[in-house]
Amino acid sequence: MKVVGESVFLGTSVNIIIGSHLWVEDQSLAWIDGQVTKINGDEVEIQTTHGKTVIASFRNIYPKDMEAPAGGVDDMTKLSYLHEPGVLQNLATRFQLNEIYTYTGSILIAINPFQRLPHLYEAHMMEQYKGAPLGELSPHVFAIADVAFRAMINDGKSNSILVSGESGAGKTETTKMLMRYLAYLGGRKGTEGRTVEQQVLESNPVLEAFGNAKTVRNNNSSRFGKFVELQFDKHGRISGAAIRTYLLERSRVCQISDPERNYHCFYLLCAAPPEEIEKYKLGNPKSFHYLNQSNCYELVGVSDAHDYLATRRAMDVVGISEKEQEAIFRVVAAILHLGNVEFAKGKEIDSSVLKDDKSKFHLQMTAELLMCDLAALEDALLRRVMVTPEEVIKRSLDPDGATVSRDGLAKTIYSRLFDWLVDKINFSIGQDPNSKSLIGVLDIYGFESFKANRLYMLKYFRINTLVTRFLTELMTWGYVCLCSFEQFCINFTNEKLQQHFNQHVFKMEQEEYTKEEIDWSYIEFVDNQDVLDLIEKKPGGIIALLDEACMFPKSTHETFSQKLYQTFKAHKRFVKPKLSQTDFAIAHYAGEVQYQSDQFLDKNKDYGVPEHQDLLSASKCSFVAGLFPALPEEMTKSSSKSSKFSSIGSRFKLQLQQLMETLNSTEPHYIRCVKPNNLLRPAIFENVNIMQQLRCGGVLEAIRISCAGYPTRKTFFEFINRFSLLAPEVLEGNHDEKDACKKILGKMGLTRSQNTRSCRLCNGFNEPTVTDRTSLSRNRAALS
Ligand SMILES: Nc1ncnc2c1ncn2[C@@H]1O[C@H](COP(=O)(O)OP(=O)(O)OP(=O)(O)O)[C@@H](O)[C@H]1O
Repeated sequence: MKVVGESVFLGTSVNIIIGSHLWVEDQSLAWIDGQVTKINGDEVEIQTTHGKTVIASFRNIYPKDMEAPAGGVDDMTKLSYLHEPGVLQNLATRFQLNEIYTYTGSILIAINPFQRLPHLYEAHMMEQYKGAPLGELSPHVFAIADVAFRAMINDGKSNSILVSGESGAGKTETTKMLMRYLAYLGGRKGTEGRTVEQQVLESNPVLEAFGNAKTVRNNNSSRFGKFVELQFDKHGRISGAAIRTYLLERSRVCQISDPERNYHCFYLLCAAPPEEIEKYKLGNPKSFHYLNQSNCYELVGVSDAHDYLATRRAMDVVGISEKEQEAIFRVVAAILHLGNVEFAKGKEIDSSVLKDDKSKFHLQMTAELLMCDLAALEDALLRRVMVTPEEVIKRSLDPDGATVSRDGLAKTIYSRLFDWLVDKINFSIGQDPNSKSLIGVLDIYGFESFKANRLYMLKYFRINTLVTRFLTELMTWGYVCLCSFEQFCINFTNEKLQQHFNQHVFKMEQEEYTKEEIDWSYIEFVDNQDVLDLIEKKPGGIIALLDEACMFPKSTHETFSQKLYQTFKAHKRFVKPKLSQTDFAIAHYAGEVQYQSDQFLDKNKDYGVPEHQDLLSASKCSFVAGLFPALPEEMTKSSSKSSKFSSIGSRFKLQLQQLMETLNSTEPHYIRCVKPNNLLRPAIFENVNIMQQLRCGGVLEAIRISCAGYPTRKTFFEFINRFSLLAPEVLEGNHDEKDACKKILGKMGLTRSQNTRSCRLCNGFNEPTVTDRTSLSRNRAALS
């Protein structure tokens, strides 16, 4: 056959002839395969298997491996061609066979099946994976947990498992499986009473009731990040545990949009037994403002009444007393009543009063349930204390101001309640001060680029509900992007984790090369330190500038944005969008994200309103008063009676820093969860969507790093099997596989110094050219 063109792939020239099977980029399917029908200069004509004729340049095509196993390969590094279409095709093939787990080296990719696959998680599966070396059995979450556990036992070093992915990708479910397996390995059989592992597992339903909600992307979405630390004693038994949570979405308490729900606990309580409903004067969720902003009240296949009782039982297990449980749900009821308090204009300018008798009733219920003084509660909502250098004055709030005050109080009470639950669970489970090693499991929100909220659009664009519904739909599908402060923090987290991931993957590659005595000095990797500096550098990063803006009373989001534009005009990761005077964009590792700055200042301020603090710390209910402990003396003195500013951004940055320190002291393992479709249904594999997630989850980046070295890994035996036909004579009388491989390469004139090229995934990288190489893993020697 005559060679008429060549495609550069992974630094290797791949000969293209009429009839070659290739992958070519496609807008709707990401990649489609086809056969070359014509070659014209730099371009090829391809007849795709979907019946289309496509013209593509040599640079945009990839060879298709026609000898790939029909069922795919369980580790991407076993692919003959490690490239985007190959990766996608392999995942799709396996997904069709319900093989939802696949390795990329030691990283586990988990595709959400959106259907129960009980056979994967039964007890006998746990038994099988116990002690089995990674790669011996099919890829599985149990295998990753087992590796972490063995590494901890054998090396005495702490390990961590980082589970990431977008909302609905299956992080929480994966985390639960990991915990179950670790509890199986490190649990104590036949112990009386509540064991640590039982308490850790039962903390899930409690945290889910208060920290999870139905969103457009997931019916049971965790609205906080979580790091669970399992401590082990010297016998490898779980001896303590700690749960750390990150950035609960506070705004959801007061603001929800159709078809989402507020936190589950509100609906659970509305479905409680009648005597409790009567006690708290509750009723249909439709009668509460904090719930009726959306038309969604029930979840298909979920009974709130059943879950209420299950949550109470789980609370028993984690050590929350009956009395505490009563107080917790009383506070939840109080928040619902508080949300129904409405305000009307008062007689004086810019003042307000309770709107009607209904509002008076709900205010009274709130005061009763929180066991605080009714008049003081009303005062705290309608007036604000102002401190000037000369005097302390009480200023009335207009109805809008009073509503903001009401919502602020509701959010503060709820987030304090959530923190209390986490602390209580930690206290009940107990820490083991003598533990030398731990396994941490991180379940944290993935990179976000297209989340927004309908109310926001209604408020700012004053558009009708139908248009809003349409825009929401577009956002759900990722076509419209309106990101705010929360997404900024989430993406900052992901940048941090991405850096950790890159460094780890790179380090592992280097270690393997060193072990196999391969020169790796030519491999570099792109670091995202510049984005991190842009966000967190002190002074001068975005968070620092935001804090600065928050502390100047005259700052607005416009002045903040102008400051950003000036400071970062030459920064290559910062973009000023053409069509906006206040938005800004950041070129994240996973793509560019545009942020709307208008709520940044407000959301960054963590107002501790002294009136609210005073009111609730004086509550006759010790539980409520305990949620609002008196501030240290010097804080009250220094701020007198003014609102104390503290920055959410800076606090979050500190929390992240601590998390990274913990992670850096452990041996990490990675699980990347992937959501196969936005319909949340089984058996649908959306190529473009999945490609985007692989990019955001750093899977392509890991492959890129791997491509910078030796991406394709074959044993000597496999290599000989595949290529000995090029030089069959080298096998005659030669029983040394390694030597035979060298000779085959020698005969073909392939040495590593020749032919350095760059590949598409590894833009800008110089590639060593060795088409195939021996497996670096599982102690097989390399062809070097
Ligand atoms: N391994 C699995 N087997 C069966 N169903 C699964 C599996 N993983 C996830 N699911 C389904 O997908 C849903 C969403 O998963 P999960 O809540 O774990 O997502 P998540 O990534 O934690 O999302 P969020 O970030 O919104 O909390 C689950 O409620 C469950 O129905």
